[in-house]
Order: sequence, then structure tokens, then C-alpha cells
Amino acid sequence: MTRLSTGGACSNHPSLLSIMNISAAPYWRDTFNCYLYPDTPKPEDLPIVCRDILLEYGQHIMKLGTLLFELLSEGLGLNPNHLKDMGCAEGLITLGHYYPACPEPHLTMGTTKHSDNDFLTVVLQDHIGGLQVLYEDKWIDVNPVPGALVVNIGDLLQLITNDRLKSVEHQVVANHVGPRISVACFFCTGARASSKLCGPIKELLSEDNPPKYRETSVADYVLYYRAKGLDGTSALSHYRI
Ligand SMILES: O=C(O)CCC(=O)C(=O)O
Ligand SMILES: [Fe+2]
Repeated sequence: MTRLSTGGACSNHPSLLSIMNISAAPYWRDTFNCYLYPDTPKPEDLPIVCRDILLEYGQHIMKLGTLLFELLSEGLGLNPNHLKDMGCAEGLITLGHYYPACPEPHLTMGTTKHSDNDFLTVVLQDHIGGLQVLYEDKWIDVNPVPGALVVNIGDLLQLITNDRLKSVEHQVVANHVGPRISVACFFCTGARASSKLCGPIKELLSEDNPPKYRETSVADYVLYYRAKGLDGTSALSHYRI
């Protein structure tokens, strides 16, 4: 588990690598990350305060994600196991975010504009609000709904579906009210990714719809994304043919 401090620059998928990649990004938050799959941590390696709930929550999210990948596969006209068999549900990384109340929210951001560098993200947010998605060049509030989860398509799902599914750009604004707590679970093997190549799914391609992206490994993509940082630009364009 890695703990990151408020004001310290970190990518939204932090690791030691991203901690070292210090930039001027003044995020108004504290975040810890934890790889839950495929190498599930031993309970004693996790803080007592969240040990049981984190491991149990991870199991539920893994079940939910697996179902979502089946439904998405069917929606794409593929065999229900297609996305799972490609390894989309192989890894699960969770970030626990703590956004303190901010006296001058206009001077900072909770999390700057980005799209996620995974296949799919499941976000649990509390009642405070602050998450926004970019839609038709406007920031739209994703208002908290009790008991609801937010599901985002990540860059890697956009890449392998050749733009059929689009990753969403989003940000979190700082707030006078707080703290705000959110838990984001990323379907991705992250820095521990294998070097297996993934590219646009052949079954989705045709003469009229040639591949829009070159093949890459998840590891390569994640490292490129982290090196670039959350500068508001898309890492996907680097892989566009
Ligand atoms: O805190 C949130 O609601 C979202 C955080 C986020 O976008 C991320 O961790 O990638
Ligand atoms: Fe995100």
C-alpha cells in the first residue's frame, strides 16, 4: 500500500514512481492506494481500520466488474467472456481519497482533469459532491446518489474497442465543505501489468473501420500515462495511428 500526502504531487494512479515524478500539481487531497488483484494483500499488511472492509469490498467490486465486462462484451456483439478473456478483470487497484475542506477552493483542485488509465473504474462517493465529467465541453456535476456507484469507461477500453466505448474526462473540484471521501476501484494491473499486448479487438474491425490505435502492453500504457502526468491531455493520442 502506498500513502500519498495532500499537496504532494501524485498521479491519480499513484505508485512510488509517480511520487518521485514530483510536479507542481497542488492536489487538495490525501490518497492511499492498494493493489487488490491479482496479488491480494495479506490482511496484516493493511491498516487495521480498513483491513476487513477493503478486502470484502474488493471481492464485491471484482464480481460486479466481471458482470459488467460480460454485459459490455454482449453489448459489443462479442462472446460474453471476450473482455474477461482478454484480461480486463485481471487486476484491481483501489484508491481511497480524502479531500479535506478547503478554505480557498478556487485556488486548487481535488483532482485535475483526466481520463482513467484502466479498462473500467467503479467509484463510490459520499454525499459531499465535487466529481464532474466533461460533456460537450462543459463540466457537469456527478451529484451523489445514496447507494449508487459511478462507473467510468477507461482509456484501455476505448483503445481495445477502437473508440466504440469512450473514456470519460473528469475532475474533482475542491470544496469549502468537507472532508469528502471517495473510493475508486480501477480494473487494471497497473505497474504490475504483464507485457501481453492489447490492441483493437479484431472482431470489431472491418475495412470501413480499420484499427485506430497501435497495440501496446498495459504496462507500457500505464508507464507512459504516469510519465506524462495529469496535464489535461489524453494519453490515448500517443497510441493513435
Ligand atoms: O474522487 C472521485 O470521485 C474520483 C477520483 C478519480 O477520478 C480517480 O481517482 O481517478
Ligand atoms: Fe479518475
